[in-house]
Formats: sequence, C-alpha cells, structure tokens
Amino acid sequence: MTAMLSVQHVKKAYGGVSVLRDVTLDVDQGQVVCVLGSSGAGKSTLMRCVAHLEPVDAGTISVEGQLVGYERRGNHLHEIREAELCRQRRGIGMVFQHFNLFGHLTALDNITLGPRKVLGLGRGEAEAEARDLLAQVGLGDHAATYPRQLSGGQQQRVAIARALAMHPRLMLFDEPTSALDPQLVGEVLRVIRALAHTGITMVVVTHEVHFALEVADRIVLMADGTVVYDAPPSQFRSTTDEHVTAFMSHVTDVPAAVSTAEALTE
Ligand SMILES: Nc1ncnc2c1ncn2[C@@H]1O[C@H](COP(=O)(O)OP(=O)(O)OP(=O)(O)O)[C@@H](O)[C@H]1O
Repeated sequence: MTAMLSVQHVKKAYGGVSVLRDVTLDVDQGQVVCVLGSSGAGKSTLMRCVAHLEPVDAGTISVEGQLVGYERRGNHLHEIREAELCRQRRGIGMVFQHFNLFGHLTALDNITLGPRKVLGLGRGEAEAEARDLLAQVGLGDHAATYPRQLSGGQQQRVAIARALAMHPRLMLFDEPTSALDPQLVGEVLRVIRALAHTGITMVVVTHEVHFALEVADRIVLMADGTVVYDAPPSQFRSTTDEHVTAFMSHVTDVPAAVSTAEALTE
C-alpha cells in the first residue's frame, strides 16, 4: 500500500547549519502521527518541507505517491511550476501556531474564500459547507463574527475549519496550541481529537505530550534533525529508550497535561 505521506532521507540546512539530517518517515492513510521533540529539533522545518513552503536539499517527500514540489525527469528532480505546486498544496491542510485569519473577513468568509476562489464552489454551496464546519468546531453561532471578536482558541478553530474546507487528504498541525493561553488549549485539542477519529490522516507537531499519547497512533520523537524514536504510544510510555528518557526528563508540561486531560474529558 502506498503511504499517504512518505518522507525519504530528507536533508535541509540553513546557511550551512543542518536542521534536518536524513529524516525518513511514512504515514499511512488514516493514521494520526504526533511529532514531539525539544525546541530546535527540526519539527517545524519538517512540516514546512512537507508543504513545500521550503524546498529540501536532498531526499524526497511524497503525498499519495506523488512527489511534493518536484517532478522526476530521468534521474533528476526538477521543481514544479507554481500553478502545479498550488494544486498539490490544496491536498495538504495546514494549521499553524498563528492562525493568520483575514481580519477584514468574517469567520464564514475566511472559510469560504478558498473553496470559492480555488475550488470554484458557488457561494451557496461554500457557505453551507462552511456552516457545517463551523458547527463541527463548536462555532456554529459565530459565522458573522470577525477574528478580532474571537478568542485565540476560537480563531484557531476557525483556522482548522478553513483548512478542512479544502478537503485535504493530509492535515498538518504545527504546534496549534502554542500561542494560546492555557485555558484555551483544551477547546482546540478537543477539536483535533474529534478530527483524529474521523479517519483523516494527520501529522501533529505538539508540545502537549499527554494529548499526543492520547490521540496518536504513533509517536515520533525528533532530536537534532532526525527521527530518533517512532512507536505506538503504549510503547512510548514504557520504553527505556535513551532519547525518550532524555526528552521526557525535560518535559515540564505535566500540570498543563493534567489540566488538558481534564479539559478533554469535560
Ligand atoms: N528560515 C530559517 N533560517 C535559518 N535557520 C532556521 C530557519 N528556520 C529554522 N531555523 C533553525 O532550524 C532549527 C530548527 O528549527 P525548527 O523551527 O524546525 O525547530 P522545532 O523543532 O520546530 O522547534 P520549536 O519546538 O522551538 O518550534 C533551529 O535551530 C532554527 O533556528
């Protein structure tokens, strides 16, 4: 079976400093993979490379068997044209730390913009779907609300609905709760957890270890630009692997994790 996402021997450096050093990672259809790792491990860079917001220096990234950002001609890879890249990116939903909603558009219009302009949906169809998505993220009453009138957690939930409106095959979350006040983290994690159960393929970079252990099919630990551990949560909890032990000894979010767990079970 072709992996939904296949990262093969990816390398990336900035100004001669290696940030990704031979990263290989496969994610199957419907899997939820949570990526953990200390600050600077290369997690965000990997997500940016998967979405081809950054070109890789070596290696390949494929989504459903199709190379992202490149095409193969003979033995060589050539960067694809912008229009083709935009078409590829449509299949990859991205939710980042900062929500980047359009401030002059309502929640509804933020969500319908892509489907209308890029997918060519009519206003009625796009709005009906956007309303369903707003309800799905618990914001059914906020269609006409502008981002400045929403809390950070609510804005992030609109950003998730906006990504889903493009019907992505793969969802990437890059620290979706890191910019939020602690009391707003739970509402966003609840939405992501519900999504995880819908069967959509997801890669979630997070510092919320407790959450990762709860929702992930696999926990991937990165350190110094490589994947140093990759296993189901059950194994992660009990492993004596030195990388995991070293990482967990620096995890300070245990109180936050407890409150997250409480928020999740509300
Ligand atoms: N555009 C860039 N130019 C130069 N260096 C960069 C750039 N982007 C990232 N880096 C460097 O690459 C390293 C990895 O950064 P990255 O953001 O991928 O780590 P991370 O694991 O996501 O960390 P965090 O958990 O703090 O977000 C860091 O040392 C960072 O300073």
